[in-house]
Amino acid sequence: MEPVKIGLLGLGTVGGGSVTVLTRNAHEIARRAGRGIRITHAAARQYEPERIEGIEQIDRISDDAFAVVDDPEVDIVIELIGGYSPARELVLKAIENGKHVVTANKALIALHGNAIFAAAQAKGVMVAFEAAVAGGIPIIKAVREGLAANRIEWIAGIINGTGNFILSEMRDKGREFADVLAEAQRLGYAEADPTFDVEGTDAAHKLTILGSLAFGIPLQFDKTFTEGISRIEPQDVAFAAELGYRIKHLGITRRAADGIEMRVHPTLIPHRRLIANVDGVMNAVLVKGDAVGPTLYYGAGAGALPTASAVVADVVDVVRALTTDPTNRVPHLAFQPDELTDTPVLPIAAVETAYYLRITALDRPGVMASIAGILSEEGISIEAIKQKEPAAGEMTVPLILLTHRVREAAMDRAIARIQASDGVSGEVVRLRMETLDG
Ligand SMILES: NC(=O)C1=CN([C@@H]2O[C@H](COP(=O)(O)OP(=O)(O)OC[C@H]3O[C@@H](n4cnc5c(N)ncnc54)[C@H](O)[C@@H]3O)[C@@H](O)[C@H]2O)C=CC1
Ligand SMILES: N[C@@H](CC=O)C(=O)O
Ligand code: NA
Repeated sequence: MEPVKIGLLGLGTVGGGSVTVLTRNAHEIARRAGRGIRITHAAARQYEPERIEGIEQIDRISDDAFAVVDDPEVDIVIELIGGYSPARELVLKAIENGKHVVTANKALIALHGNAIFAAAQAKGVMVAFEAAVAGGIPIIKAVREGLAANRIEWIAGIINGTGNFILSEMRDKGREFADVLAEAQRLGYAEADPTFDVEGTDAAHKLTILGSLAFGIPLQFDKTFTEGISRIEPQDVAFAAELGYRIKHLGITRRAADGIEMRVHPTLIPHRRLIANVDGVMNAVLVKGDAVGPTLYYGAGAGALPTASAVVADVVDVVRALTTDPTNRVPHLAFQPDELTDTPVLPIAAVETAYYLRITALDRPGVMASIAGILSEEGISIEAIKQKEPAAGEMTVPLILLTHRVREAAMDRAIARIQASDGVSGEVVRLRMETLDG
């Protein structure tokens, strides 16, 4: 089948990231979507081709965004230029031309989404905007699909990566506000107008969208209370910490008895809460549904590849929905049935992990050296050792070892040899250890 043809508007942080993800993962994405996906036409006023992996795959690039939305070859338009205008006109034109739209533009959706969705519905095309809220976290899909059975009670989230990055760096490293903001801009996290990040406008755009998704109300950005982080003083961060709280910039929307709360402001949160420990550019969104209870979603809220991850996932959704064969529209196992592969599942002996070992050793010289010798012969390196004092009247001591990563088969051999050795009594206790730091 012919690949789906994409028209891409904008080749900056997110546009460039989307080209890269579509290129790097082209095969995997096609296996999921059921069709190849190709960017045939792109427009950007400015871009740095040497910094965009995969840019050479695009057939045509100009600075004329309207030429892309008017291109009869294009099936899906991805809008990543940002701002209200001409993004609004471009998206409406794309819809009028019968094209599906994917956008990361929360400002556009929060202010003009009602009109855009009405136009899309009239024309029978899709508008997807997962990247517009909390970057790479699939929060829109979680609320709209995953929690569809619930009456949502409230949503509270850290939904601006730049602001959270600034607050974290100031608190942890004592850095200056302006210096951290400049770094967030260099890293591509900040909005074109960074006052949107620090004054809470960007978070309010996102909260407006979440409020509509949660409570089924039209988008109403102008009713969202908005207070930024620029007036948080270091002394308040310190006083809050003394009282057991962290200050986080939260967007909160809640169903109250007489209406819906919509508010963005710095908020004290008990420091033991998971969300109080979400730092840097990471975002986290807590959603409380009446049936499911509280659920938490965490991930990168800004940046080229994390945001592109959400953009491209939306494209895959649209491509699946375009599939005319209803039995193959949404694959049960995420990949299209005829795209499943027989990559082998590894037996546990072939798995690599680190280990905690507790060895019951006789309290006499040479035992530790012999254990270390066995581990070394099996290619296992030790990260830490702890030897406890023997309890009164006991002949044995617990010996605790942490190892670096090694194949389970080597550890099986080492444990068998350790258990058979003279100075060791009983079974070696083995727990597997993962740092889960990516
Ligand atoms: N940077 C991030 O981490 C995230 C950004 N977003 C949103 O994604 C969108 C894009 O943001 P970035 O990639 O950061 O912006 P950017 O400033 O890095 O890139 C914008 C691109 O659009 C082009 N452009 C602007 N106006 C144009 C016009 N009229 N015609 C043709 N090209 C035009 C620019 O030349 C540039 O290539 C925005 O709506 C932003 O809010 C959403 C989530 C995260
Ligand atoms: N400027 C935004 C980008 C993502 O939405 C942020 O910092 O969160
Ligand atoms: Na998202």
